Amino acid sequence: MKVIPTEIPEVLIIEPQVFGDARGYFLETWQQERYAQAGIDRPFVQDNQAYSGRGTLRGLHVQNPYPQGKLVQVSLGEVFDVAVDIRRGSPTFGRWVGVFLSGENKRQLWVPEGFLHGYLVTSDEALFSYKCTDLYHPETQFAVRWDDPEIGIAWPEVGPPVLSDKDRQAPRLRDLPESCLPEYAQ
Ligand SMILES: Cc1cn([C@H]2C[C@H](O)[C@@H](COP(=O)(O)OP(=O)(O)O[C@H]3O[C@@H](C)C(=O)[C@@H](O)[C@H]3O)O2)c(=O)[nH]c1=O
Repeated sequence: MKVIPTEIPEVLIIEPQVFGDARGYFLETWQQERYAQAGIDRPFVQDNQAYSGRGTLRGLHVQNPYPQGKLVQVSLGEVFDVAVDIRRGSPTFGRWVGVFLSGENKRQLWVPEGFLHGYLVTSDEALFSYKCTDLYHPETQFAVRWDDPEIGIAWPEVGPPVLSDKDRQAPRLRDLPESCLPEYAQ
């Protein structure tokens, strides 16, 4: 597999090795030793899958406490996937990384603990799955608006996004109490 660094050192793009033949293809979506060597060495404790239609935007979400590192990928369709560093004291605080993930390119994004995460579906439909390093704790989950001007994510143009009520009402990052923000640990 190929590990591609991004502008935020802890955020990684992974390109698994794909074995194609007359039947289709095969790939390993996670393998403990190899991903640990790439720096993704926390144990995963939950796997999730979400199906969405074009223009659906889920996010931006984070849990604190119980921060979740997420290894995310798309099996069918395409999304623009985003990680935003909101770790208090981080040298890259407020910066974001955005990557197209698709059933075609089979790329994965490693979204570390302490990052906001969100994605926009840019195909007719998308099947999105991810592994998490902590369990879902809804009482500790926070949402930040997808179009927070201070974060300034350059989302692809697909028209007005389809949002959950929670995400539509989400505050800006600057309006969250500082105590909500995860700590930066070197
Ligand atoms: C995330 C999650 C949701 N649920 C339930 C709660 C709710 O009834 C339903 C839909 O939940 P949500 O609206 O929060 O789903 P969604 O907006 O897809 O939430 C996800 O968004 C992306 C961007 C992430 O990064 C994830 O960590 C998660 O926050 O599923 C679980 O049971 N377990 C889970 O781990």
